[in-house]
Amino acid sequence: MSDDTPMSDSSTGTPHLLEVRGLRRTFGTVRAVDDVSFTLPAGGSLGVVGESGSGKTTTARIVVGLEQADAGEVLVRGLPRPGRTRGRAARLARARQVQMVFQDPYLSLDPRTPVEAALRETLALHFPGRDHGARVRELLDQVGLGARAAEARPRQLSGGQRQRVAVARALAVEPAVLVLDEAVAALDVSVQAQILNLLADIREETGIGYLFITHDLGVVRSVTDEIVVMRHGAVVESGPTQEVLAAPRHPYTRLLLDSVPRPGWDPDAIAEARRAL
Ligand SMILES: Nc1ncnc2c1ncn2[C@@H]1O[C@H](COP(=O)(O)OP(=O)(O)OP(=O)(O)O)[C@@H](O)[C@H]1O
Repeated sequence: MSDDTPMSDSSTGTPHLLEVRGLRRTFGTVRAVDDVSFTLPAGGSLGVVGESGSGKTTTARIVVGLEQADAGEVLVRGLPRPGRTRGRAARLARARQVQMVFQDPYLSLDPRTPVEAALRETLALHFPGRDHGARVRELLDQVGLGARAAEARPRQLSGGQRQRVAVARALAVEPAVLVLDEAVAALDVSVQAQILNLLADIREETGIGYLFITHDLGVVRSVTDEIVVMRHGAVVESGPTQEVLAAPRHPYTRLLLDSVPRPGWDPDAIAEARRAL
């Protein structure tokens, strides 16, 4: 196989849902993303973890297309994801490859548009000329929102409900991959758990792939199969989530694990270990 051949799932021969190869992005003198590669198989869930500033969000923004890479490429189902696209049809096709859910859904929702109307707008844009009533109900049902929430405007909803709306709107487009950037970080722990359960159910039902960007190893543990650990823009360790978390090989991963607050946690010892890295 040449270097240019998309990698595929060796068991089925089908291309990976998402493949990121050799991404690089520099801001001034900062190497925000430094030769990052990973793959996401069909229906898989991959966690990208690291501390603040490790390059997770820049990687996610490049995958989604909100940021340009200096080098490297992103493939969806084996096809290179186009850079800047011209024309409405190409832009919509590109949006259907990858959708993103942000930490603060409020910023991505139009405050004046009720939930149901927002979903109808998205569906009309992507699938014109159809009646979307049944699909809207299906989406609301899929994210566990009732009739009252459907008629509400975003500001009338709780943080968890808004995040459900953001997920429903992303799913409306039927994307191959959903990128979730700290998508549950702003929610209370119990609401976090509800949204994570919901996302797990949706993945099982639809076969959608997730790219979870998070600093929270608890989130990674509960919803990802594979993990990529980033530090200073580079991948320092990757592998099956359970294996990496149970027996981290890289000192930085060990440090991240030790930084998770728990009984006996000693911040001074962590700070000292960090200086020694
Ligand atoms: N638009 C930009 N201009 C200049 N520097 C940037 C820009 N975006 C990111 N950076 C820098 O690139 C590095 C990686 O940032 P990035 O946001 O990708 O990390 P992160 O791991 O997602 O952190 P956080 O969790 O805080 O968002 C940081 O040093 C950041 O300051």
